[in-house]
Amino acid sequence: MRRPKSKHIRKQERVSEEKEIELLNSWIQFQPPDSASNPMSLPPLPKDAPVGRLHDGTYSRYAGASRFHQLPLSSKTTDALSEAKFVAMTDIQRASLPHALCCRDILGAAKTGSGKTLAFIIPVLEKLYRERWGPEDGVGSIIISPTRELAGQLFDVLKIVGKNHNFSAGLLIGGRKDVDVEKERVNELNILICTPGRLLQHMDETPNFDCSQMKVLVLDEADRILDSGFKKELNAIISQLPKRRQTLLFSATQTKSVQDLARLSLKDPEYLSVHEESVTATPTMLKQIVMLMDLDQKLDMLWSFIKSHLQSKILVFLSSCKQVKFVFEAFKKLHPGIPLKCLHGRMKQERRMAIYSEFCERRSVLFSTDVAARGLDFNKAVDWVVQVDCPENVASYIHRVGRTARYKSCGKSVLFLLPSEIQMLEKLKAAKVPVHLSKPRQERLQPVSSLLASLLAKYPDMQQRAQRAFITYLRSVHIQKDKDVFDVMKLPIDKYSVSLGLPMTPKIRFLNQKIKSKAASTKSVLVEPEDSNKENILEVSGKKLDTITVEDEETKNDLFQIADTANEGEMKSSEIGEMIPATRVLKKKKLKINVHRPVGTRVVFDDEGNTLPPLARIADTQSGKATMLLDPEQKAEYYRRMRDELKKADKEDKVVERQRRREKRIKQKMKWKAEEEDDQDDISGSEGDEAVDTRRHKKTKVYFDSDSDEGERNEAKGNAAISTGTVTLEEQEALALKLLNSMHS
Ligand SMILES: Nc1ncnc2c1ncn2[C@@H]1O[C@H](COP(=O)(O)OP(=O)(O)OP(=O)(O)O)[C@@H](O)[C@H]1O
Repeated sequence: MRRPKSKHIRKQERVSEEKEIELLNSWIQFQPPDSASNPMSLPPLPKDAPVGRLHDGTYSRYAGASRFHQLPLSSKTTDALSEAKFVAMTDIQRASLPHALCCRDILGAAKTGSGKTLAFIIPVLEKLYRERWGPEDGVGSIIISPTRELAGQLFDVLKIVGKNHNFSAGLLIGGRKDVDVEKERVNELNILICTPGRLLQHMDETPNFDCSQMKVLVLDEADRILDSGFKKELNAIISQLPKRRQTLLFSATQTKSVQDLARLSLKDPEYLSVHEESVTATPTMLKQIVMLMDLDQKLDMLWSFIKSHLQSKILVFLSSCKQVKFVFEAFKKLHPGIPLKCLHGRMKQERRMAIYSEFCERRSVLFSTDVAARGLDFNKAVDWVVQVDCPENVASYIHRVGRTARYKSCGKSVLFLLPSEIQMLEKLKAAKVPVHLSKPRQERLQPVSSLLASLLAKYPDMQQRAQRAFITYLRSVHIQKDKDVFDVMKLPIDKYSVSLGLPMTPKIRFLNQKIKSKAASTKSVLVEPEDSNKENILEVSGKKLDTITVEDEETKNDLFQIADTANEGEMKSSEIGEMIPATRVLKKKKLKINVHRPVGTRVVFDDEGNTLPPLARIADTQSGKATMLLDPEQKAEYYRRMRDELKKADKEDKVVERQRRREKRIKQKMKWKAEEEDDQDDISGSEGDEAVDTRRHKKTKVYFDSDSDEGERNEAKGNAAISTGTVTLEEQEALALKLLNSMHS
């Protein structure tokens, strides 16, 4: 146990801190970098140049510093940095730290894995230190991250760099059970690292929660936090923060939207995009492959890829939680020979954190949604990033592949691209993302569909998982905004269903309308544009794509075949055929056979052996006088009565039947709606899990989002629709009774 410091020592420390702060303030003010300048353009200070206050009473220049010790930083920070072996600064640190230290707002953009975290953690610590912030001052800085795992990672970095400071810090993220403990302590914390949802929860619920004096706001992955997924939460948060503050925004794909920045009321922000001039938008040590294949080949390819990279650490991205669950469960049952893990927004927080740490430590395959796409710095390098499903845009691609080749290490990535998504190549190229184009080596593929089919036959729950995966994938394509790239009508739906091992193509309700309207124009769509595709399927918009050929041995022996300009044109016509939009063959609806229906008609004979109409027998048994049938008048009267009775019964039956059908319809609609909401959450929930939480809670009324009330109202409305739109419970019971009676009679 550490002994408490004596009063005398504490006083000494305070005096020396005060002196240091005075020196730091003078140093910072002495020669601040020019506004709108990039310190990277200045000649770097020599390694052994004198720093701090110089003999002549002036101070050394810190704009243009290339090492941490050349910056006006407290000894507490510099000591921790050098202990953690952070000596030389990365480009974004060199560019932004001098501006950030003199309290300017920053919009920092730099490639993935280039050290942006330290570029905002250091200014936060230094600002609070120079302000002499103490426990009694409450919240001094808020750092917001879009995902819980990333928030956890930032917290770890803060603990390393801030270990000599006396600030208290807290990690406030959703999914943790100890929210009440948090509420008791949150007012004592100086630095909050949080996800938007949890921060807002504290703002709304924690008594006396006060951030009105806070000094520095940081948005990591700023473009993501500023996008529509977090809009409501962020606006609510910003409205409770003081206008006079320093704001630092960082991302590998920075927002330049004036509207976004206006929301944050930035003051003359310094825009520091250090890799804007760079030839590529992705790390130089990253080798990127795009593999063209059909939708039904994806799982074969993924399986073969895993089987042939058993010694690697592989991160696999899929577009929805349900796909992640299905592929993970199915592959796990097939025992590929490497540990498999999965990560998605629907998992319990403890499990998520455990998976994240395990993947940091061991070689394995991690199947994930976009929840792992941004910011995560897996401890031991990820060897491969595999994007099984096309990312929603170029920014998303850049963040996903950025999980490998971090800082100075190498990495590889492969994107499985459908012929219908070929426009993505053009977009990557326009965004300076260099990719090597390739095709699967058919002879090396290990088909997995038949294995999946027997798995699905053996485990009925797997069949359901596969169906949900199938539907959510199609829905994810359907709802994508970029229609140049994503067109669900171009997908070979039936083939895809078979590739998942499904015995038949599940119904896709949201596509029915589309298919119907498409059916009208099918002919024109199905007519193959004769020459255009055959000539060169890799030509997009009449312009040939620049592709790079890879020559290294490893890739040559791999599952890929790098397409060079010569064999691009040699793609077989069968492959070209796959590019033609497929339409779904609508199956004929099976007739329903009522097993309770009487099998034949009973034939009744009279005493002479003549056949009588069926009713004659009934009339006979009911009246007890067979002779009655012989009287034509009585017979007519009898038939009239019977007709009336039947008509009446028929009318009643119709009411009951109508009612039954209406109820069924309502039930079905509610089920579809629930499923739709479920799928929607599943897809859009992949990246910003905090935003998903809010949506998901709509269904079950949760406190912190203003949406939740709305959700409750909606739920109540839903119930009201059942009771007012149709009949009351008593009426329903009476009708059911009638229905039963009529069945028995
Ligand atoms: N000055 C430095 N010296 C040595 N290593 C560094 C330095 N700065 C950062 N790193 C290391 O580089 C790696 C990537 O840093 P960081 O996670 O901050 O990248 P990033 O730019 O935030 O990436 P992303 O855009 O993916 O969020 C980390 O492992 C970090 O420890």
